Amino acid sequence: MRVTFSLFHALAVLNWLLATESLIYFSLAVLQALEDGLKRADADPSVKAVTICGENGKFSAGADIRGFSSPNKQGLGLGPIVSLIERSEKPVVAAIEGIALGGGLEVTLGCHYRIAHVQARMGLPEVTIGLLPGAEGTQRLPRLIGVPAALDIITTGRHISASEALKLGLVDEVVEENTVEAAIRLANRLIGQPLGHRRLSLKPVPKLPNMEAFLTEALVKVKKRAQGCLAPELCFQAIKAATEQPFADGVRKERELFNILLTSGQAKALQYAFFAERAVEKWTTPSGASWKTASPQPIRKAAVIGLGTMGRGIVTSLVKAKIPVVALEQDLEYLNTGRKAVMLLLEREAMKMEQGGQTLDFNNPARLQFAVDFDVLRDVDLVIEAVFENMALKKEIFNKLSRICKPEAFLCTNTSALNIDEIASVTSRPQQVIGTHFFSPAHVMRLLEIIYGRHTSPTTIATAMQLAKVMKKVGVVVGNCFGFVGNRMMFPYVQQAVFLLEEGSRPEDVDQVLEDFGFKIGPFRMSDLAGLDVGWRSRKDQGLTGPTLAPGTSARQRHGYRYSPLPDLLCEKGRFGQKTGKGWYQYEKAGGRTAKPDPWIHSFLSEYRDTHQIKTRFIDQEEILERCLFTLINEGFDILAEGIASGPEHLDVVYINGYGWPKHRGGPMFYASTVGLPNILAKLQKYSEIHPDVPQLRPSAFLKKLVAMGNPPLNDWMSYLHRQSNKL
Ligand SMILES: CCCCCCCCCCCCC[C@H](O)CC(=O)SCCNC(=O)CCNC(=O)[C@H](O)C(C)(C)COP(=O)(O)OP(=O)(O)OC[C@H]1O[C@@H](n2cnc3c(N)ncnc32)[C@H](O)[C@@H]1OP(=O)(O)O
Repeated sequence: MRVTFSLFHALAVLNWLLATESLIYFSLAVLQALEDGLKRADADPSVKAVTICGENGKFSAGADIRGFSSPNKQGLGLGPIVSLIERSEKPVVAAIEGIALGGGLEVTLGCHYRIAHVQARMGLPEVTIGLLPGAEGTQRLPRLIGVPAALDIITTGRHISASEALKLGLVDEVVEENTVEAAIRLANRLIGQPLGHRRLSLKPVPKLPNMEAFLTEALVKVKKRAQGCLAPELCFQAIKAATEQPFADGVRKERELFNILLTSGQAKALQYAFFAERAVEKWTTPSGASWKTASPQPIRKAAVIGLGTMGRGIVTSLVKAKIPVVALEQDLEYLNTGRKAVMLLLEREAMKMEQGGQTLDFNNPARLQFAVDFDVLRDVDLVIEAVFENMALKKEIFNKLSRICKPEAFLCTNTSALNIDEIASVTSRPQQVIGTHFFSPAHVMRLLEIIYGRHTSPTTIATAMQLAKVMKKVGVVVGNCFGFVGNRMMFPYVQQAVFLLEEGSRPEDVDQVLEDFGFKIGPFRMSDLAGLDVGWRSRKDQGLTGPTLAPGTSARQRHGYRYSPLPDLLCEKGRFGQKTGKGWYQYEKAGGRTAKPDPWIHSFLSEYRDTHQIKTRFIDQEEILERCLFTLINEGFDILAEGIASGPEHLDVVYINGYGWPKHRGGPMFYASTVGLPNILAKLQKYSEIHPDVPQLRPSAFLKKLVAMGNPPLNDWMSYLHRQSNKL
């Protein structure tokens, strides 16, 4: 960041480069330089006005997030610097280019005037990392733009465009040309003009006729959206203080609330999640392929095969990413149904985008084309197959693609569990075959699991990762195994949930515990939403149920291990979930969305227990939580040990972005580190002794090893993978 002094006499400009580092966020050095520069400007009578700008076209991304977990808490001295700016007797103008976020935007609120470049983005995203704007931003912003707008910006952390900032009165001017020069011109015009009315700390918060009622209603909304996350509510409290107390008292309140958040585990978890999401971009594979050396190929045109729920969402994502796309179905009837559904999704997306001042062009055949003939795929750069989850069908399609598509084209499969190598084996280009596992609804969910096979080339991985980025998704590169990372960890979680029903719980009990933990939706509500028939089909394919099951197989055992036929029995009764109006819950009608506990299920479970002579017992919340979460985490340790994912952050990013894991708990592996690995191990050992026929409860060897090595911090886990432990 630079402080530029305008010299009155010659109207010349002296650029004193104060920051030695060109970081986009505040380091201690930048803060010190800013403070020194301001003091020098104040003391120098030849300096008549000041402008503050960023380096390399970026104003600032705020405080260094890593500093919040370091002992000398960098950035904490920012509030007094903002006050220092505001008190200046010389006009100070902020020149906002690129981004002004968090503490960066708070610095501009101390300035007397703000000019933004038309492409600049602004925001106070502290809430997203578990904090609140702690450099007096919660007190100045409502004074500048009013309580409703400030509340929206601070409690959501959303970025706003320069044009919205101008409408809100957050900036005084938006320019298309050189922002710094425009700011210097303005600074020079302001010399000698009164500044009192521009000091936000001296202004009252604009009144609302019904402030109290407004705040009461707003708090309800903020809490509902927060889903157990503390920061939005404390942001609210800080803004409320601005409406009730003088500026100085409001600032004290802001500091007190900031400190509560800073020392809460949630801020630590959310900041971990911020860096985890960036860490997974730097992918590597066990064979040494890496983001550093692999280059993505351009995707100028893509195709999607299959316009079921997933295919429709994928097409929508590609259109939104401005990648021309061909959507293919097996016949005209399916194509027309699919086309209608895609157009509906796109219309909705276009409407949403219009509200944010953007447009979506999808009525142009060069952008989106529908077809039934594979021949149209000859010129595409990448195909995403999104048909029914059936190996034979996928192989047939890949074989055809391999013959029709140009040799350089990449072939992706949207399978959620099937073997990538087997699919690739029917093509003549296994190095260009990769799994791209989208999550439903595919145009909304941010996760894209990217699965490399034995022969997948680094270029193919890099291209899939680039595609994720262009579609504004988080790509996570993982190895090939049944269920990959996400679903593989999900199986034991869901399995435990069903076992708990056998032993005495009700679906709503289990869901409630996991929703209270912070999951957006519990396992039974989720299963009803996804459709119970999906898992049933897969279990039939695996020979676990259905006509291929060997006669005489025990109802509750498969291959010598515990098995619950409950989901199969529900499917046999046509209870597929929301789509049939009945599943683990009952719904108002087929396709209904409001889940109501179903007395039928309660008596069905009771009869089931009688039939199998299972004594119903009361199961407390702790056991529900531990059995579901610890088996999921246990599987995570096996995944790490097998090299399927290159670090615990990968598993956490998958769970936060694809499975509704509460972000303020940092993902399952981060959560495990906060619970303490010895505690997890002890509980798994206990449950495993009670249920010796459930292998998923047996502690992973890697978990045992980490405990034996003294429960090292999560960042160090992977370094213990191949180390010898003599304590085992
Ligand atoms: C002991 C108690 C005492 C109590 C006293 C109370 C007094 C309190 C006073 C506190 C003062 C607080 C001041 C302020 O309110 C707090 C803050 O400012 S918090 C920070 C807010 N800012 C953000 O959250 C922005 C985060 N960054 C982003 O959103 C994006 O990075 C971006 C800026 C939009 C850029 O996006 P991209 O172009 O996609 O690039 P990347 O995301 O990949 O980022 C590139 C690179 O930079 C790293 N990075 C970005 N921002 C920060 C940051 N703020 N801190 C640290 N690092 C950052 C990012 O990780 C990437 O690094 P890489 O992965 O490549 O190594």
